[in-house]
Amino acid sequence: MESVEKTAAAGPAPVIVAIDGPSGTGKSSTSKAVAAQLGLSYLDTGAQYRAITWWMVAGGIDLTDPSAIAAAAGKPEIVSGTDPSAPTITVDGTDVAGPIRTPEVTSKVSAVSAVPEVRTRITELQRSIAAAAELGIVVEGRDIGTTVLPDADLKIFLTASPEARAARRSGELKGADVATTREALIKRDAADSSRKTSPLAKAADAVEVDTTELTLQQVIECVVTLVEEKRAGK
Ligand SMILES: Nc1ncnc2c1ncn2[C@@H]1O[C@H](COP(=O)(O)OP(=O)(O)OP(=O)(O)O)[C@@H](O)[C@H]1O
Ligand SMILES: Nc1ccn([C@H]2C[C@H](O)[C@@H](COP(=O)(O)O)O2)c(=O)n1
Repeated sequence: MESVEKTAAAGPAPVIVAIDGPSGTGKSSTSKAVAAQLGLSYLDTGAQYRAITWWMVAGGIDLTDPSAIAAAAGKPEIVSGTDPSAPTITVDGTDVAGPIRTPEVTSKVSAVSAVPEVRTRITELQRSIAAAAELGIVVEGRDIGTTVLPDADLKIFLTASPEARAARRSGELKGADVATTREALIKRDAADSSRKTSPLAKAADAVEVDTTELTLQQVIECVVTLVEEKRAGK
């Protein structure tokens, strides 16, 4: 009896939600909103790969040489803040939230994130952050459901047509040409999907949500419903 009361007082068990998919499908926007609505933590794993890439660019590491990337992979200290209303990312204490979004970092992050030593380091970090989230967490990326958190309670794989994704990104990048943006997205997805270690892939037990014709609000509602159903044991 005592243990039943303790369980009830402790509230629901933490829920782990993995959201994967190609670039521009709405992973970050959806994950942040779902986490905020449900009182969960939020982790942007792409920001971590961008942060280590930024550090290597700033340090002059030769990014055409996988052995140079591997040798440097363990050096920077990357810290992610997991409040969905104000996520943060620092490298060796420096706030890099802005610098990690430059076209230079975006064009180089696939090469850095393909190196196994980088993935091992960042995957360990991601697992420790997820394990520390008391109420649960929404973790978004490319290999969360397949590799990082294969036992996640709920796995979502977001998709959208390249045209829709390019239009969304061009809107964000104020005046960027849609065709050029589309080609850049397709190129990055191809690199992320074809790497040997932990490529971008849909987990066999993931729910696929095609967001092409959905508003962001509709996608958020869809994912919140899926989490609530999972929690209710449906
Ligand atoms: N369903 C939607 N309808 C319209 N716009 C959307 C939708 N989902 C996201 N967006 C917009 O598309 C842009 C890209 O979304 P977001 O950054 O969440 O994608 P992402 O999958 O995390 O991309 P990346 O993997 O490149 O970081 C943002 O401007 C966002 O507001
Ligand atoms: N789990 C992850 C998350 C991201 N990456 C790599 C591949 C992406 O092109 C890059 C940037 O991600 P974004 O900020 O666009 O979501 O990071 C990965 O390999 N694995």
